[in-house]
Amino acid sequence: MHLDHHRHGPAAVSADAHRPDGSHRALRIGLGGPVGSGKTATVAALCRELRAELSLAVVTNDIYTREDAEFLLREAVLPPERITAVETGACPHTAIRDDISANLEAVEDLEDTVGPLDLILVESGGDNLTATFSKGLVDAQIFVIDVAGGDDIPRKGGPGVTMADLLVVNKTDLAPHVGSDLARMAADAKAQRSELPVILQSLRGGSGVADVAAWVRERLAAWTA
Ligand SMILES: Nc1nc2c(ncn2[C@@H]2O[C@H](COP(=O)(O)OP(=O)(O)OP(=O)(O)O)[C@@H](O)[C@H]2O)c(=O)[nH]1
Repeated sequence: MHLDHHRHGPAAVSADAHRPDGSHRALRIGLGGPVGSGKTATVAALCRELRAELSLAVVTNDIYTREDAEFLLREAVLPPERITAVETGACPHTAIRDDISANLEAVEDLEDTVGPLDLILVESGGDNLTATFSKGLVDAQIFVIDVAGGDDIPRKGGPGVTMADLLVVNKTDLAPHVGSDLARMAADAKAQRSELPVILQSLRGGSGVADVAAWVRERLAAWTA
């Protein structure tokens, strides 16, 4: 098993910031998290927030389908040539952590065909709490959980919750309906993550997305500095 993340913790961007022709490559941000937590919806919201100011593209990962990419295409969050689907054919974490070749090919193809790009969002297929991205694939990662998945998830930890560069707790609008204690989730997340940021988000209610977009802008500023 590849344990890189566990040893080195979050941070910093990988060294190869340049393409073979010397130009600066796009910042790659991975979005992972349990099935149905709101990864695709977060990608869509980020595209809407950032597309006017940045050149961006998306790679989605599904096991046997292209459903996430098809959703993004239907929603027209970006022109179709900026959205690529990888069919993983196996556990989603394999394609983002162990054999990242299909995803690397997808991001490089996007840069070749629609580049230059500022940002590529790589969405993992829904997985469990242990799924994280290889640092050879992305420069930073966002882990998306949701309040309906149980308010004990932050307390349970796992590398996504504890080490991701940003933890998003999504669907806060559902908390009263599913009996989740948001304050407890936020406190548990903070205890697990020390100084690493946590954002509470409701895509239904429209809150938190601007903060996630601001975090992406900060990463990008650091990447291109
Ligand atoms: N109430 C509520 N529903 C949400 C929110 N965000 C996403 N959803 C809904 O949750 C469902 C799953 O969202 P997706 O974005 O498809 O989740 P995902 O993590 O990409 O799912 P997989 O790719 O299947 O793992 C959809 O029906 C969304 O409309 C939110 O903030 N509040």
